[in-house]
Amino acid sequence: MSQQKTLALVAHDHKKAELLAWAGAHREQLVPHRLVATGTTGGLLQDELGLTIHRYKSGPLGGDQQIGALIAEGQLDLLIFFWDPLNPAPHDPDVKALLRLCSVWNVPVACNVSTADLLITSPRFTHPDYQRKVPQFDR
Ligand SMILES: O=C(CO)COP(=O)(O)O
Repeated sequence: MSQQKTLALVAHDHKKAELLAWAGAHREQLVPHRLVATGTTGGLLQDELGLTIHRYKSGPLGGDQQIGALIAEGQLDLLIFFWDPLNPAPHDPDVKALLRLCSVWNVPVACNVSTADLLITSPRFTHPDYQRKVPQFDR
């Protein structure tokens, strides 16, 4: 029996088409999970693919930080974040902070299609015996 996880999907503007294509190709694997997204990305995934998805604020308005808060609360299992390496974002500190929290809390994160493919198709991801190691901090 597989486990339902919480997945966040986020893409910068020049990467949205790539994320939509990826999500469309992996629709079956995504649908059983609880999906969340930043505002504009989530709207596109809803409208174009009919996915049920909880939309936070748009990235530049705090959406990355809201997803970061999910990570800090131990409520996110996977982040798919196609960030744009070729164009500066006004909220670059938020982008960096979100990626940093994935490292702090050992949350799997895919920043490109190849990695996203591997993560979403990994049998470990939903295997009932597999538990991601969650770091324990003394502070
Ligand atoms: O800017 C983003 C992530 O940093 C994404 O935000 P939107 O999905 O609202 O475009």
